[in-house]
Amino acid sequence: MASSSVNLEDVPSESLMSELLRRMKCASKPEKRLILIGPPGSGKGTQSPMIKDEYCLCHLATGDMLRAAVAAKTPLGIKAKEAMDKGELVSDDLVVGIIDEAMKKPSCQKGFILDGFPRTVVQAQKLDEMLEKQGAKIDKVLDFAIDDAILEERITGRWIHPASGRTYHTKFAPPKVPGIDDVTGEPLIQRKDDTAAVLKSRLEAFHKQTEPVIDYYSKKA
Ligand SMILES: Nc1ncnc2c1ncn2[C@@H]1O[C@H](COP(=O)(O)OP(=O)(O)O)[C@@H](O)[C@H]1O
Repeated sequence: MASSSVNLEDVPSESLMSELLRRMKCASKPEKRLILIGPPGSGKGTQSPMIKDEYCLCHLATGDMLRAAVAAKTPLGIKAKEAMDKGELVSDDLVVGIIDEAMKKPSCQKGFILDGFPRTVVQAQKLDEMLEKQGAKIDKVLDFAIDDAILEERITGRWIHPASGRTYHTKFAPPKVPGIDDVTGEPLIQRKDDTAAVLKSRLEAFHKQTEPVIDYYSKKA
């Protein structure tokens, strides 16, 4: 296996040191399980990396996982692609399966940030069942409330560096060189569903299917 054959002498001292410092910082952090809910373009993906680093959590974004599956043409990706292209939700069973699997990763030991999940009340109920089995519970649900009118400009100007998840915007946060990631120099992409037309369906799905999830958690609190 690749991971067991790594020779520590080949790892630069700076990387070793920063990993050690991270582990020491993280050892004293309490467990935390967070859910971010908000429409497309509300800032969930921008805030997640900062919260993740501060609290030593893993960032589980179902949209990112599904896009990776579509790109790799896995059976899951093939099933999910049509709904995603139309801005509709993928079936509950598919996404519950990927979250169940992802939560077992060692990087989720201190807890997780769920970004884009649960997106239906059924998904929220299934999540509760999964957590109950582990004797765990959700600590906080953050509601990224924002007016629909602001979102179109944010979404249609968005550019993404797929490997890191870094996002840019042609007007609000342009990269140093258009179409190029500031850090790696790699090309940026635009998401296929980041068009005004598909955004309309995504917002419709949000209001109809995801807003009830906010009520679900308000009633539980
Ligand atoms: N929890 C989920 N349930 C169903 N479909 C999902 C879920 N998460 C992501 N998807 C699918 O992936 C697409 C992109 O999701 P995401 O990257 O979270 O987008 P957004 O920017 O709209 O919040 C959605 O439009 C939907 O088709």
